[in-house]
Amino acid sequence: MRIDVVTIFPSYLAPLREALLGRAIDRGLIEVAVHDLRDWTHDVHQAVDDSPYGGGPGMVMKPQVWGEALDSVIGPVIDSPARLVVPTPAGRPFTQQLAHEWTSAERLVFACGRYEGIDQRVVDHYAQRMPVDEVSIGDYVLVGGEVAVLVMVEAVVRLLPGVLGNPRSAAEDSFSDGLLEGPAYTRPEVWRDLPVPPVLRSGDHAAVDRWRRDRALERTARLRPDLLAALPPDALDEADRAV
Ligand SMILES: N#Cc1c(-c2ccc3ccn(Cc4ccccn4)c3c2)n[nH]c1N
Repeated sequence: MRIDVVTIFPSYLAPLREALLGRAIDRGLIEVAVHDLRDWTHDVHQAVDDSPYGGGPGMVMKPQVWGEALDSVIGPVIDSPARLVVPTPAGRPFTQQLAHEWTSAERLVFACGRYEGIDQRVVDHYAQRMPVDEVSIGDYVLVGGEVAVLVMVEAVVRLLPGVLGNPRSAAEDSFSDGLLEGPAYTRPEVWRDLPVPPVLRSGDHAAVDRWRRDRALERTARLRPDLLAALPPDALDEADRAV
């Protein structure tokens, strides 16, 4: 998978080259290129924003600059294997399911807006020619799209084959079965008078699996009842319903 990010703050994306993601790049599992939007300006001030039509606070990012940048980065859009992703507080929720869907994309191109966002005609123009996703990472307002791109790239890349040391980690993610993960424990056996639940040291794998499922159901019911309500009817067995 190739990932391109267009931004006016390229250094914000430096974490993409650290740790797990950095190792995925080094191992050739992904390619990452970060582009400075201002490289496509032609005025001495390198202007990327202007006042909003219709008035209102803040500034809006200019369509001309974005058009030149994305044409250059995406290349010929006919039969382009790329998806254009535009983070915005007004987008569809970014979810684990969407992260999984994007793992099949050959290319992801992220357009990081700032100010009050990017002129809508940029999305409208490219949406006529390729898949465009306007997505939000949560119901709060950030200052720009860069942090959202870091979140989404990490969520997608960790799902790619070979990136995680243990493939079971991705398969047993929170949300992979529609539930939140239950609690995790490691040594020591007792810490500040708090013991590890004995079942986890029993060696009885069936009992451990049941205990973990029960804790996941309890946690999901307490913190995210909406996830329980969204489960398909056959997702919970009789033992689950007894929790
Ligand atoms: N994903 C996501 C986001 C964003 C986000 C993403 C991109 C931009 C580009 C500019 N701004 C500031 C801004 C403030 C007010 C109204 C419009 N835009 C962004 C915010 N905020 N919260 C999320 N979950």
